[in-house]
Amino acid sequence: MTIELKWGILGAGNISCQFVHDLCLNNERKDGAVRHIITSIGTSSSQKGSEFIEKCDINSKNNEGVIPAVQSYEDLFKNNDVKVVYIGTPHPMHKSQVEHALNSGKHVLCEKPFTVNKKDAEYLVNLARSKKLFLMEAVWTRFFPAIEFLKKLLFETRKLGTIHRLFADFSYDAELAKLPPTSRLRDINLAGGTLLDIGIYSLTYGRILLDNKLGEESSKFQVKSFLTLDPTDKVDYNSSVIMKYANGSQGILTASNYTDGPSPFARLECSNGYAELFAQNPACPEKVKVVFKDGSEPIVYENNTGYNGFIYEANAVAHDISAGRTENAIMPLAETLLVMSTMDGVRQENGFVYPHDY
Ligand SMILES: NC(=O)C1=CN([C@@H]2O[C@H](COP(=O)(O)OP(=O)(O)OC[C@H]3O[C@@H](n4cnc5c(N)ncnc54)[C@H](OP(=O)(O)O)[C@@H]3O)[C@@H](O)[C@H]2O)C=CC1
Ligand SMILES: O=C1OC[C@@H](O)[C@H](O)[C@H]1O
Repeated sequence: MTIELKWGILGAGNISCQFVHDLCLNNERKDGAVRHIITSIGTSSSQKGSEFIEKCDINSKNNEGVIPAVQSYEDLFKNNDVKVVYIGTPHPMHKSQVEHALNSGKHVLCEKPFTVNKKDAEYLVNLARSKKLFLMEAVWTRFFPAIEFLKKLLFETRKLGTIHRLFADFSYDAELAKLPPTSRLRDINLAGGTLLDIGIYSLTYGRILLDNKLGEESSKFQVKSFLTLDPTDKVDYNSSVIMKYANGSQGILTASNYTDGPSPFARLECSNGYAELFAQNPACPEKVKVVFKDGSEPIVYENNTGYNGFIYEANAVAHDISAGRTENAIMPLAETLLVMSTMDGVRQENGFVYPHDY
């Protein structure tokens, strides 16, 4: 049976374009059981919306015969042809936009970080639950086939034995001096800095590779951390977090916008060997290499599909909504709250407050 899902895309920017690429490619290839139809682009400027449709190559052939409407945010929320809203705007906008979407009766997939702090995340989780609408933070990394492969090896076949330690780094030289102070990476009013933007992925690896449980069920862990706050921008451009689980395993989870990161970007050390993760962008794990201490043949898992990688979470959302589920089992809301509260804790440990926290 084919599942059809009608999307409204909020914010005609960078990540929205990468997201819609995968929806359109999926339709063009007639891959799998889901057809994603983009019915509306919500944007601050109709010119931007039209340029978005052209630049991101949304056309009637790859969008099930539909050319999306270009609308104001307000009109997108009122549009009966929108069933789920994808929110691809800077972090501090997420709270009011998710709220507005839910109050308009829409399901929501919201980009990471879900909100700036746990307090705001809790508010939205309670709202979605009270309205019985689907809500998920778009932590696409968790849905990649490479992660499914690795988790099976770690937690089902247990071929790597006991997990001892994880190094995971998401760093890239953002050439900050060349960016305007109003850039979302730099501006404290746009919740700039590394922890919320890319450190969240390093923390995500600490959550998915060191623990097989989620949210309220998760294994207990403690955190110690350092953030380096930039003297001019007053946001964090180096973030180092150590996560120690009750069983003794540790995650050394780092992020930086001052410098490029290593390859492999992650190394997981276990009693029977180790796994290394490779990617251009550590948010989308493309390749995993598993090496065993006993000399048996290493396993290399690679998945080159032509998708950016957003299709995995988008399909998961479509299956959930069509089945009437209001949360996703891989990225449930309790896990979002756990990660948000971990990031709150790191910021508190380092005296780093955003204006949105008050
Ligand atoms: N999953 C992933 O790999 C990635 C996720 N992200 C997340 O997506 C979100 C958006 O990032 P990105 O696409 O890079 O951002 P952009 O800077 O490209 O902005 C996206 C859109 O948000 C709106 N917007 C931008 N700046 C402002 C502002 N100052 N005030 C109000 N609205 C604004 C604009 O929408 P309009 O069209 O209405 O003008 C813009 O097109 C972030 O939360 C980020 O964390 C980002 C990159 C990768
Ligand atoms: O989510 C992200 O992943 C890729 C980064 O370049 C970007 O800044 C961030 O938002």
